[in-house]
Amino acid sequence: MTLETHLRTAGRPLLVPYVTGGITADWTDYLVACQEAGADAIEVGLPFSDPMLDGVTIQQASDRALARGVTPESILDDLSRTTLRVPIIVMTYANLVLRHGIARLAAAGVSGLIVPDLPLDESAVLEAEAAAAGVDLVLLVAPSTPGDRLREICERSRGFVYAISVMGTTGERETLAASAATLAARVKAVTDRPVLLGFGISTPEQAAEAGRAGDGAVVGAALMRRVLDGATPADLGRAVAELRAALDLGVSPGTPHAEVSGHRG
Ligand SMILES: O=P(O)(O)OC[C@@H](O)[C@@H](O)c1c[nH]c2ccccc12
Repeated sequence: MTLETHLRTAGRPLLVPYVTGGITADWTDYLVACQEAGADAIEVGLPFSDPMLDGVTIQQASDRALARGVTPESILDDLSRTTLRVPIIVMTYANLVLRHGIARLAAAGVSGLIVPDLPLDESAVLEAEAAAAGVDLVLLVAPSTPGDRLREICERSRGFVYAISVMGTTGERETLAASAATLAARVKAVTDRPVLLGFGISTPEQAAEAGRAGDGAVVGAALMRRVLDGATPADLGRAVAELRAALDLGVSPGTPHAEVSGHRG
């Protein structure tokens, strides 16, 4: 099943936790924990020394993995040895994917790919390679993306459309930016592909909001901060389960009932 089919048939708001590949020796246990806690897919970051779109937390997670001596190869080997039901989406900067090639990802069982620094005008070759390898190449839109370009990205994206909720870098934020709902609505107006909001979604409340505005949330920094602070796979699973519960309810489990009315079922 392709990533897109998997997400389209999930029948619930989508939750995609992000895990930095190789962050600990037993890092694939975090993937299993995310799956068991209700993830619909998992984004795995290949650590990169110059991650221009990443805030401090994801950068620290990358540095931790690189300090352990991991490489894209070692991470893909680990993935090949791990059996998961949920699709794996690899996030990597253009430089690395150009060097290692998409066929290697497919061989490791990867079903989606995000290359955030790939300019749309240069992505046609990679889109063709990904399609040939059976990997969904997920394209990104941001609040600054003009309308005609947004429409083109939605047409060319596979798997889902990654909507960057706020201009800037990855990382936890106090509230979900107003730009998130506006962007999700712009995307939903031009495509029926799933739209996932990412960047700055840290709490169950914010995840529920992302599920109401779009089709779900990608959550990275809030989870990697816990891992950097020593969270075990079971601890991470509990955090993911809270996000899952909030998305399913359309609100945070702690929200008083009066605020529930009007939420999308
Ligand atoms: O960390 P946040 O703010 O929860 O956002 C998700 C994000 O970490 C993950 O999708 C991601 C990590 N690195 C990226 C680089 C570009 C785009 C997306 C990403």
